[in-house]
Amino acid sequence: MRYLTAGESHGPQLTTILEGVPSGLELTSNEINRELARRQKGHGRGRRMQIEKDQAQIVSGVRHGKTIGSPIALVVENNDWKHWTKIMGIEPLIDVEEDEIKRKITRPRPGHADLNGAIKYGHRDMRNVLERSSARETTVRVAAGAVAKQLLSVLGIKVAGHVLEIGGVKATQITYERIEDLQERTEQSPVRCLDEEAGRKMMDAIDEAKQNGDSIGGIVEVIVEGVPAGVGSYVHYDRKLDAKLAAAIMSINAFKGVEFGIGFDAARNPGSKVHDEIIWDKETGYTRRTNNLGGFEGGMTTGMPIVVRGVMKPIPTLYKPLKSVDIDSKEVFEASIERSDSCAVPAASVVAEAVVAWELASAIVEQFGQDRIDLIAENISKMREYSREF
Ligand SMILES: Cc1cc2nc3c(=O)[nH]c(=O)nc-3n(C[C@H](O)[C@H](O)[C@H](O)COP(=O)(O)O)c2cc1C
Ligand SMILES: C=C(O[C@@H]1CC(C(=O)O)=C[C@@H](OP(=O)(O)O)[C@H]1O)C(=O)O
Repeated sequence: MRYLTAGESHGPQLTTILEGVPSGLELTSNEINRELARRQKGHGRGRRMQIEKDQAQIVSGVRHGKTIGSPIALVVENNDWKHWTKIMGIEPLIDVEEDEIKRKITRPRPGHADLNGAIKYGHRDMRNVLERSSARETTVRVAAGAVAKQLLSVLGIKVAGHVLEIGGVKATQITYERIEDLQERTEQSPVRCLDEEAGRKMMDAIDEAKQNGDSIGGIVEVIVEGVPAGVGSYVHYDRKLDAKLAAAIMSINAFKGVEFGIGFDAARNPGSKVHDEIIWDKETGYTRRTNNLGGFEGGMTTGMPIVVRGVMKPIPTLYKPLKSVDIDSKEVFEASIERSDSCAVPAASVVAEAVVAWELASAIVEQFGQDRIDLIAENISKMREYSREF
């Protein structure tokens, strides 16, 4: 499966086309809209989220609530577009006041895509860069992820994301019985954190950063349960599923690092403390005594939960300005801005779930039969039985 997205942050709409989603999968806009609403929440978001009420329209690939194997096209309108019709006009400009639309952006923000994007594509107006580099695009990635999650859920695979850290405040009470509890409890938290006390401190940290005109980042974690062993492959670099998941997480705007299981701590421990001992019993087949490697060995799933984390840097647009250089005048300036998120880590945890779900669903569809969800389900269940007795 693959997908493309199109759309500018303040343009009329965002679009995604999903290719290769098998036929027979039950799908309505409800499943997608639920995920879109989750992405919009979270303490620390700016005013834009009050303007938008993201709703996906399924415009192809589904009939009477089921996928038919054709490309699925999803559209999400930008409510904010109505305020930007002149500045973001698509047709050539006629009879428009100069200063209404010609207010070029010539002052690049440190940490955003503005300057490099302008140099690369030759734009003297950096709006042409920021419109597309904006994380507004993650809306339709979450829509694509919602379809992938729907597919995975039919196969008994559950995906949950949560926030581990914001602005240096770490969650420590992160135990949960079942993945459903994790999902439910994070929904109750304004920062999508399992640890209530840490969650309150995270909110304070966000408020403080906002008051200071600053921004903060953090760490999110995605857990996937119910994946059979052997998804992905060791035989070629581009078939290693952990590598694909790492790329997917890194592709989220502002993400700067990825780790699986104990991740970078593996460098600080001997092999005897890192590798997960293998056990077998009749009921469950092969499992591991621990899950330090986060569900992967040799680019393939082990059957243990996938545990992947990503680190998000602080939002680049700051009310407290950093110095930069105007590309027209070459003068040093201190950026002034109209609006921005001060922290989007909770929203990013929903995006992380979506991109992980998509990569995993793609790998499963590729490996277990491409065209029909019922056949994929049958093949997965045979694989589970086979590996239990292997
Ligand atoms: C959900 C989400 C919301 C974001 N909101 C903002 C924002 O309001 N202002 C901003 O400057 N950057 C925001 N970002 C980060 C930028 O999109 C990102 O830093 C930029 O695209 C440059 O890419 P890079 O940081 O990956 O290098 C957000 C990111 C995410 C995931
Ligand atoms: C619109 C979203 O996030 C936007 C991501 C973003 C950026 O630079 O990445 C900048 C802000 O855009 P604006 O200047 O319009 O407020 C965020 O609001 C969204 O998440 O749906």
